[in-house]
Amino acid sequence: MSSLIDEWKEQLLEVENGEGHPKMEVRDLRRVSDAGVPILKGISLEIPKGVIVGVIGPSGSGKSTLLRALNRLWEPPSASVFLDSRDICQLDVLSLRRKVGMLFQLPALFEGTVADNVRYGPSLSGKKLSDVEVCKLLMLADLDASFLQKSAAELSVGQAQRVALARTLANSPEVLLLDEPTSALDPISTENIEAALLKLNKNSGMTMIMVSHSIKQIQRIADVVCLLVDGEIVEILNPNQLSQANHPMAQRFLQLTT
Ligand SMILES: Nc1ncnc2c1ncn2[C@@H]1O[C@H](COP(=O)(O)OP(=O)(O)OP(=O)(O)O)[C@@H](O)[C@H]1O
Repeated sequence: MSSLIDEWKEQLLEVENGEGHPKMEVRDLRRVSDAGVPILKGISLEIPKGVIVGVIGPSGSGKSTLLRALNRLWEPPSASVFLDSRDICQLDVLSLRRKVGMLFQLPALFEGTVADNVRYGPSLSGKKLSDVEVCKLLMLADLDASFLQKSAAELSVGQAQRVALARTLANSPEVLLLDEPTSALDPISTENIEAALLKLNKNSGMTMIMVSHSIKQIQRIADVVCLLVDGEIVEILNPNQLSQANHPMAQRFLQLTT
């Protein structure tokens, strides 16, 4: 049976043979700080539909900057990030962010009820979700109907992160960006979020790109792992064969974090 990384390579081959296109593509993405320090040094990556990509690397290696470029929280140079073969800089930024949703380390919910939060995104385009629709979204994020009218301010961090996930899902994203989404959560909440993400990926083929400092989490979730060191992707690895990394910094990083 072929390994996950072989499957990913097969999907990439289909892309290269013209039988499909990557869901997202990053081409020679560069960023230099105002002080002239390179932050991203020419990142290139093709992400097939339905794949979960894990991004790991030392602190300051550019993981969040890369993620933020994918939905223009940081504005990338034109023709360096593509969604369905379209330069994201040419897309309306709000519709891009509906298609490419993001979940942050700490959930930032609005005042009001859980339902108010989940309804927010669709309300921007004049759509009011029914209670049943909100409940379905809550269930996708592993919350039940009893949360509907709860005040967002009264939730635990783990519950709030699941509401933030439901709120993101309300926009029906095709790609989900996850920036250390469980780093502030206890192990049970982490398990719940991971289970919800895996179910979403399995049932709807949602493409995901997840930054995490937890190698074990990446091994539980990701199909492939990109190792970012000093603004460069130095390795693309099978999550179960991380010890095979060749780059010396990669080996050291992995020794210290596994
Ligand atoms: N807005 C900014 N202006 C200037 N430099 C920035 C900006 N944002 C990030 N940087 C710098 O870019 C580098 C990469 O930062 P980034 O947050 O992407 O790293 P990271 O790998 O996500 O780190 P961590 O694991 O600590 O979250 C760092 O040196 C950071 O100081």
